[in-house]
Amino acid sequence: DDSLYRAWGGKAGIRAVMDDFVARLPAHPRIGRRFQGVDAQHLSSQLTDQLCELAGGPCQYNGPDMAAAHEGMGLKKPEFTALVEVLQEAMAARGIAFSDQNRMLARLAPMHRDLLEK
Ligand code: HEM
Repeated sequence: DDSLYRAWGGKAGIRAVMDDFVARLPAHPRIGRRFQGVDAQHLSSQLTDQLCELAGGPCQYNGPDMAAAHEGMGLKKPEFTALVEVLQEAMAARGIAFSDQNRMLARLAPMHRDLLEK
């Protein structure tokens, strides 16, 4: 079922949201420091593949799994919440319908188990 993929405007639509999202992160008061010096183009590209796959699109995420990608960061739940808020800003700015925002967030939410500090 690729209905969520299509609702987001395909891969180009997802990439536009991810570019916006990644550009916002370094300025965030609480989690911005995490993204200082991070390669924004790489991160946006990896996130695009990941969300495209999650949305049922014809993509495959080939990067490290979520535990490995965030290993050693010691991430806590409030940081996850802050990141989701930034994503909500980017989705709204790019005109993703609220219901389609929430369908994507529901697919991302379970990942907190893998990437937060145990
Ligand atoms: C649903 C939540 C999240 C998803 C889907 C996600 C996904 C990803 C992906 C796909 C990468 C790229 C991995 C690679 O190619 O090397 C990445 C890297 C990264 N993530 Fe996350 N992430 C999430 C939450 C967070 C949170 C809460 C933080 C911190 C507040 C965070 C901080 C980072 C940083 C700093 C990098 C870059 C590491 C580097 O390149 O040096 N992530 N994330």
